[in-house]
Amino acid sequence: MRSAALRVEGLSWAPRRGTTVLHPTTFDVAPGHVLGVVGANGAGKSTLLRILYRYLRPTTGQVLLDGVDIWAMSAQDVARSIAVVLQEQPADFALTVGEIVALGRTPHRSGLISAGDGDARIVRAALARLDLAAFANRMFGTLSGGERQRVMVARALAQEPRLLILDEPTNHLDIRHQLGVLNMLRTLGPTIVTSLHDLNLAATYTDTVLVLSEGHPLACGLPSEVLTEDLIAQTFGVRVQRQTLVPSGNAHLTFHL
Ligand SMILES: Nc1ncnc2c1ncn2[C@@H]1O[C@H](COP(=O)(O)OP(=O)(O)OP(=O)(O)O)[C@@H](O)[C@H]1O
Repeated sequence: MRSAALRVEGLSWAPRRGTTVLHPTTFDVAPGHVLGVVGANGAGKSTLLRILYRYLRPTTGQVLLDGVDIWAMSAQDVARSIAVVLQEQPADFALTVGEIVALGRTPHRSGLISAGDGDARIVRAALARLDLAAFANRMFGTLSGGERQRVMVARALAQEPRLLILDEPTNHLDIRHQLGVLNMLRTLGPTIVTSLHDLNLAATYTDTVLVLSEGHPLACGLPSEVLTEDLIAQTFGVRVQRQTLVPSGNAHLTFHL
């Protein structure tokens, strides 16, 4: 899968009337890398993501995908390049799982030409990757929350984006699927920006972590450098103990009030 270099330059956002929600934020994500955005409730994570998938126009600053401002791209080019998976999924789609995942191919079609063999193959592969092959003919509305979330990740993969934006991709998933989805996403190739509430998942599965606090970028860097006991205590208002696990060497954080 293709992946884009993402550069975010001086990005800020404020509603027309009201105080600034996101203060100027700058960072780079290398092609194929995973950026985790963490922060307490209301820190500005979803707002940042909404700007990255061009739902909100920034008040200041730019989002550059392989050097091109996303607001200078056509709507179709954006749809081909950027996929998004949000927390809340509508439950009332009158479509099967297979049909929803096939919607991911829409931006790649010209006119109303029906899906070719290539599209069908991509859809089957996306279903298989998310453990959903047996669900292809089920109505979406009959699925559990976690199954629905996996369908939305499969649809985003079928889109073959250069940039994949995920807002809390694991909040409905059981532990096996949390680890499975994050592991799989890392190996697939697109550049990924994901918000994560679970700091242990952020420590293990991201290349870079951005910490937001009340709309301010507090730190951005390697998880091992950013997710320190002091910074977590300051940002989340909890006491933290950090251990290094043997043999993986991964960090493990334990929290206390
Ligand atoms: N359109 C808007 N107008 C005014 N305030 C807004 C608007 N959108 C978001 N906000 C405010 O900006 C702040 C950040 O919201 P945002 O949804 O980005 O936070 P978040 O970090 O994703 O939070 P959570 O972890 O609770 O999902 C919140 O205080 C929210 O109420």
